[in-house]
Amino acid sequence: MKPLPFCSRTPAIISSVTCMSVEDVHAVDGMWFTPGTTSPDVLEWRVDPLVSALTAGGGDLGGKIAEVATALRARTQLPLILTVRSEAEGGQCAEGAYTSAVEALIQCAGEGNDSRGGNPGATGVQIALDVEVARPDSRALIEKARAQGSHVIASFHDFCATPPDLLERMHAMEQAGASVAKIAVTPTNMDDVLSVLRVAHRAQAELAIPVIAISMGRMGAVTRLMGAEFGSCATFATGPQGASAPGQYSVAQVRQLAQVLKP
Ligand SMILES: O=C1C[C@@](O)(C(=O)O)C[C@@H](O)[C@@H]1O
Repeated sequence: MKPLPFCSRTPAIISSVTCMSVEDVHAVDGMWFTPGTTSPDVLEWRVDPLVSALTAGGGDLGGKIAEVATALRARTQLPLILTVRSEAEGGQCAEGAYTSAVEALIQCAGEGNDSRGGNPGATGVQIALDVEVARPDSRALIEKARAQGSHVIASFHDFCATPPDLLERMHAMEQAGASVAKIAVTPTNMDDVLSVLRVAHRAQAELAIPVIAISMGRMGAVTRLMGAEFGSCATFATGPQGASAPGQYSVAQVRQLAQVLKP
């Protein structure tokens, strides 16, 4: 499977498209899709704001998502991450709709990637998926996505606190078959921020897969700029609709600092 363009030291910069309607997705300024100093290295399409609208009236959710994803891929060469974020983890996908929405993403990504080897299909644009691991069926979802040739970014979010077992959670992500392990949590003090940096550093040394560790909000914002120094392979910056989570900087700001810190 072609590796995702994530490496250590110079972080991959990911921006999220968080549109509330399909029309708005199609209307996103093309500059976000073209490599440059103010555009990201990887795009994340946050599908969750659209799940209820796309599900209304029935029909094939996977097909509807694929239609939009195909249009996005026609406009870019950047890798694309498809994400459904549940309400429980700070997104807009209702609890009961999460599994079927991720199944739809798996179908869409499987059709888009070359099923023979998980490499980008005809468009050359690779599709990866985000799967939340804090749910009973996450292992099955990850296995299914991997079997269909898609990379999976396993994720865990906490918008209230920084739990003490983050390293164990990241090991569990690897054991579940993820291609990348990601945590994004909320600090209540600077020790929590340090814990996230320490977890990034340990996880990068102990896991065989790339890791992303983010401390959200103003207090944790330093982890978005300097996380790569501690082992994070990527960072999220603001996208066309602004921040997809608290504490994000613009792509230009992150790129500038990465340039300053470049080994
Ligand atoms: O998992 C993440 C990380 C994130 O929550 C952040 O804190 O930047 C932003 C989300 O869009 C993305 O899916």
